[in-house]
Amino acid sequence: MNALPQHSGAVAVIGRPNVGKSTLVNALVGAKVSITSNRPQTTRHRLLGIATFPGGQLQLVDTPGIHGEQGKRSGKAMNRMMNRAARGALEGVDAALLVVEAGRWDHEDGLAFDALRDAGLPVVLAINQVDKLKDKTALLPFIAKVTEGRAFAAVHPLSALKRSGLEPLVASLLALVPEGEPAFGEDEITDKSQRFLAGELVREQLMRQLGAELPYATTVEVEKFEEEPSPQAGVMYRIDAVIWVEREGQKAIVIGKGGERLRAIGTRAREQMERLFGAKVFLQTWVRVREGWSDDEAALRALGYHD
Ligand SMILES: Nc1nc2c(ncn2[C@@H]2O[C@H](COP(=O)(O)OP(=O)(O)OP(=O)(O)O)[C@@H](O)[C@H]2O)c(=O)[nH]1
Repeated sequence: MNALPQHSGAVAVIGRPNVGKSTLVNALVGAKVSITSNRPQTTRHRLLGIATFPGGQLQLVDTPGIHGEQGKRSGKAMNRMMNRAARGALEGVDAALLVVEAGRWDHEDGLAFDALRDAGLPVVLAINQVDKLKDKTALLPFIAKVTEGRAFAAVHPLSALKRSGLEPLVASLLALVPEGEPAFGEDEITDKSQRFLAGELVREQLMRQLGAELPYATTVEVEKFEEEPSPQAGVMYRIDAVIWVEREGQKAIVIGKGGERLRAIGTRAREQMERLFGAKVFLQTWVRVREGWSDDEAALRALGYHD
């Protein structure tokens, strides 16, 4: 018998690009449901990370980072869709988790707080990346500064990467969501299919292994996702993934000399899939050109993007 009263509810995870939202969602879920990289705007889709604790369940809505639409990459249809997906995440949630980087509070963070408060949501502040702070005494004045005139339901300094400071955060969030039985089973970790996650894990390697601007010109489509019984491993997956780029020159870069880069991307993505699915994976990858896909709403929808 479970003695603790159960709480269950949805929490929108909001913040600037690259502050560590996806890393935090993965740390709370205890598995890699959302891809991460050191490049801003890695997350392109809204995704639910389901985290179950003795006191209840949090359905964490990981969002693309909210960002201005004037920047170099930002006027495009994909960026507009990403911003809409982030804002749409506020519908139907019980609370918001605003993630910021320790020691850094920009105008955009203030705007995000205002939007959340105006939406009538209790806002918990996660001050992430405290492991990077050289001078820990800087934390208290930082907290004093950002909380002045802003009513946060709770403030938690933490490190998503090192998984430290997470327990008090979980307690605060559970207290803000309604009492009730978990909406999802204990072993469920996301609302996305394995097929979707497979594509994302290939895209994660593109974000991590390609230089500068190129990752933003690529996307991944899973053409085949088949499960078969395997005598050794229980089940095994056969996955065909197409990497879409915008120009022939980009195709050559993704493939690399003698196919080296594409092989490295495929190997690492396959290892990540095997870990997440707990099964053997056969992954095949191709690179194809589709001009202008990232600024074409119809092409984006065909490739699985939506807001
Ligand atoms: N040192 C340190 N790095 C972190 C921490 N949390 C996240 N990072 C790193 O910050 C980078 C961005 O993390 P993500 O989780 O992809 O950030 P995000 O906010 O989801 O980014 P977008 O997809 O742009 O919205 C990655 O390289 C992470 O490893 C942390 O607590 N400490």
